[in-house]
Order: sequence, then C-alpha cells, then structure tokens
Amino acid sequence: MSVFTPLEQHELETFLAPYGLGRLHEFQGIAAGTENSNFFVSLEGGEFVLTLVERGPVDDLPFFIELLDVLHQADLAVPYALRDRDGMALRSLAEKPALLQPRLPGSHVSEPNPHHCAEVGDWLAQLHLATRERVLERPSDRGLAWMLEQGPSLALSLPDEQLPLLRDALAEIQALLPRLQTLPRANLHADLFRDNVLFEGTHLTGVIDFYNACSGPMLYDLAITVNDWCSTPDGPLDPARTQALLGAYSTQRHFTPAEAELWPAMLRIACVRFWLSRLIAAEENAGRTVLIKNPDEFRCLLEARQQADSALPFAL
Ligand SMILES: Nc1ncnc2c1ncn2[C@@H]1O[C@H](COP(=O)(O)OP(=O)(O)OP(=O)(O)O)[C@@H](O)[C@H]1O
Ligand SMILES: N[C@@H](CCO)C(=O)O
Repeated sequence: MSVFTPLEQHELETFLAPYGLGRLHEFQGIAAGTENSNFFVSLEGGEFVLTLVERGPVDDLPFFIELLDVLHQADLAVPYALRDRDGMALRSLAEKPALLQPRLPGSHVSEPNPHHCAEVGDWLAQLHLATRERVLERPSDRGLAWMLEQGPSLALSLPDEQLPLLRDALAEIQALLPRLQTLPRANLHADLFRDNVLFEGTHLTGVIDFYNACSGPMLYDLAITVNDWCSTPDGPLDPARTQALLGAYSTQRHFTPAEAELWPAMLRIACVRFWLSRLIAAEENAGRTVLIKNPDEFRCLLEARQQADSALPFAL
C-alpha cells in the first residue's frame, strides 16, 4: 500500500474548495505506485487524481507542470495540473506539495500486442514533435554521467561473472559520449513503461508518471520504451511488436543516419540505466513493503542486446 500520508475528509474538502469543482463524493488511496501518495477523488465536477509529492525532485515540480501544460495543449492525454481559483497549480496539503489532475480513463496492459505497441510509438513521436522546437531544459538525474559515476561503485556488489557485461557497457557509453550528445533532442518521458500507460482496448487513453521527464536525445526515450514494450521473456526483441512501435513512430519523425547507427548501442544504454537504478532501489528498499523491481531483468535484456536484433526503419 503506497499511501504514505493518510488524509482526513475535512482537510481534503478544505483543500479542494478553491478548485470550484463541487462537492466531494468520495476519495480512495491508490495502492499502486511507490514514490508518492496518490488518491482517486470523485467530485461533483468529475473524477480526479490527487498526488502528494513525498520524495524525488521537488524543486523541479514547476518543470513538470510546464511540460504537462505544453503536452495538454498539444492534445496529448496527460495528467496536467489543474489550477485553483487563484491560478495556482502547485499547492500544499498535509505539509506536502500537492497537485490535482484529471483522472485518465483506461487500465494498464501487461502483455501488449503490436496494436498497443503502435499506439505507444505514435504517442512517443507526438511527445517529441510537440517539444523539439522549444525544449524545456532539464538534465536527467539518471543520465549518462550518472551511469558512468554509479556503475563502477555498484559493480563492487555484483557477482564476478556479471562484471564484464557491466564493464563493457560502461566502456561503450564512455566511448560514444561525444556522438550521443549530438543526437537530435526533445523532451523525453524517460520512463515509458507499461505501468505508466493506460489503454481502453487497444486505444491509448493516457500516459502518467512524468517524474523522470527530462531533455535529451529522442533515441534514448525510444530505446527505453522498446526495451519494455517489445522484449520477449528471454530477452530478445519480438519482431512484430518492435516493428509496430518503430513503424508508428517513424511515420511521424524520420530517423537520422547517426540515430540509425547508434540504435543498437542505445538499446544497451537504456538497459544499463534501469539495471543500475533497480540495483540501487533494491538496496534502498530492502526489508520495506514496497514493490521492488528485479534488477536481473535488465541484466538479461542487456545480455540479449549484445546482438543487434533490430534495425531502425531508416530514412533521412
Ligand atoms: N491521472 C491519472 N489517471 C488515472 N490513473 C492514475 C493517474 N495518476 C495515477 N494513476 C494511477 O495511480 C497509480 C500510481 O501512480 P504513479 O505510477 O504515478 O505512482 P507514483 O508512486 O507517483 O510513481 P511510481 O510509478 O514511481 O511508483 C498508477 O498506476 C495509476 O493506476
Ligand atoms: N520504470 C522503472 C521504475 C520507475 O522509474 C523500472 O521499471 O525500473
């Protein structure tokens, strides 16, 4: 159960009054999620989600609010922050930063098919097209420099047989660094996993959890997304899902030659990012009753990505 800060009805009513959304019918803590306290809130004026920000990059909340405004204006289904009567998006409840967002319809898909993957590729391209002309700058706090810094110390706790895999992957990142930094950029979701996307049938109805969003190479966002949506249980990419996702993306944005060349390496880099962050999370959360995601899943994906099993549908 991930409600870290329980709320009383009367304090919630006081908080909600300035939004002018009518009477509170009911509210309920959301069990999923590991970072923040989230509540479904049912008001006369509709269905909403209240987030109390418990940890993470609190100073960057204005960035997330601005980015979600841009995406909402571009007609993407995202949980933008509602304003109260004074125009305030970021408020405070139970001494925590608090945001009220529309509740998006739909549910998560754990076993996606090519239709789901095509929707996700299409959505990701729209995100990149909506932001690449005027990128809102925010370096990722889990970027390449972070991987190169954290990798060697995390390696100390790995079994010997896993070391060459990580060492080679970090050496590859170091060697490619200058080229990676010249790839075309936009704002990235940077965590577009299945548990952050909502569907009704095969229709994508919303994308949530922008707390990893940043500025950076679009190809990196695509690699993160493909690794989660298109991998088979053994690790290699499923050709039909991969083709569907990349095909839908590339009908909206053509890849550059440099992107096509760096694609296999980018798939590996995206594995390193989550292998390392899951190793850290597993260590930090040991013994707590929060969902701990298995770091080995990304070690296996990284192993599988040593063979280039997907090419970008390349066009200039
Ligand atoms: N705007 C929204 N509309 C519908 N459902 C939402 C919305 N925001 C959150 N949810 C639901 O709440 C759950 C938890 O939200 P979220 O994944 O953002 O949790 P978190 O703790 O903030 O982040 P993390 O994924 O890092 O644990 C989601 O899985 C989703 O089911
Ligand atoms: N999507 C991440 C967790 C949140 O950043 C993972 O699966 O490791």
